[in-house]
Amino acid sequence: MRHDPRPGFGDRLSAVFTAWGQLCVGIDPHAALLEAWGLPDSAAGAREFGLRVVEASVDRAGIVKPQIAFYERHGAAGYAALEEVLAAARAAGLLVIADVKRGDLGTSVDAYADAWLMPGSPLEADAMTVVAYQGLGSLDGVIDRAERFGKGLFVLAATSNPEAKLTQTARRADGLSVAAGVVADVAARNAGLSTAALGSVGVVVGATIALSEFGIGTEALSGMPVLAPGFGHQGARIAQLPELFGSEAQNVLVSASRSILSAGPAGLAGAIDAHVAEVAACRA
Ligand SMILES: O=C(O)c1cc(=O)[nH]c(=O)n1[C@@H]1O[C@H](COP(=O)(O)O)[C@@H](O)[C@H]1O
Repeated sequence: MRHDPRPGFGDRLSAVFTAWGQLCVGIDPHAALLEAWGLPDSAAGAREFGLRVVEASVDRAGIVKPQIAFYERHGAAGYAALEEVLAAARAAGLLVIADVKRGDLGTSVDAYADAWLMPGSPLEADAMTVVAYQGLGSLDGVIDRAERFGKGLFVLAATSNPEAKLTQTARRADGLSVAAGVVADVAARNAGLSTAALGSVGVVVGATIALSEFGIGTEALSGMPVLAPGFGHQGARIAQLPELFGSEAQNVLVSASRSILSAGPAGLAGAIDAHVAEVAACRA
């Protein structure tokens, strides 16, 4: 029998849902937001921005998702700033999803998992976003590491951007749409790996899309965490959560960045509270 003292990501996520609800606060220090917040468009500005979002999220929400591109655009200094933001968020007990959307093959993609998921890594997070364009099997080493380290993965399935539809609704050789195929492959991997109610490998499904148009029935999402960006700035309303995800709405991370961050540093806490309340209201 397998003995694993490290709680799986699915278990930790379930506990966070119970304690804090399903809101995931994006940390996206866009240049325009930095300016609106009165911060410089620099690594120092992105650091300050990230730390303020972390501070405002503590005791209000349970999950944050830094978008790594907004740190990477500042080069090595941006990465140093990001390390501080990640460490502060994790030290405060927030569940941290590194939005890195990484995908590659073999030992190269394994190295990304070491960077973002390995305990003690300078960039350690609790989960990362990944891309399975090369087939979910290309992520075998990443999935193994996630299980071993007690971490989570979110595999892009049906993304929130309108340009994605042409590719993600295309049919694979087995007849499933590309998006539905990713969901089916993830379900198969979770079944083989996890005994928890909620698996540690999840998917990304945009809240802006109609699942049926992508060939995905809501029941296909059963038992897996679903990271759903697209609420707020991209047009989806939180009140639509039940209609979008049906009985699987309980496993959805309601992800919002600009609709919270545009409140500015003074309005940030209130915006997080309002989003948390809105999610809770439609789950009641
Ligand atoms: O993986 C993601 O988080 C993601 C997937 C997706 O399909 N669409 C999407 O917008 N995102 C990310 O979610 C965030 C959305 O930000 P807002 O539109 O400002 O709420 C950005 O960091 C995006 O990179």
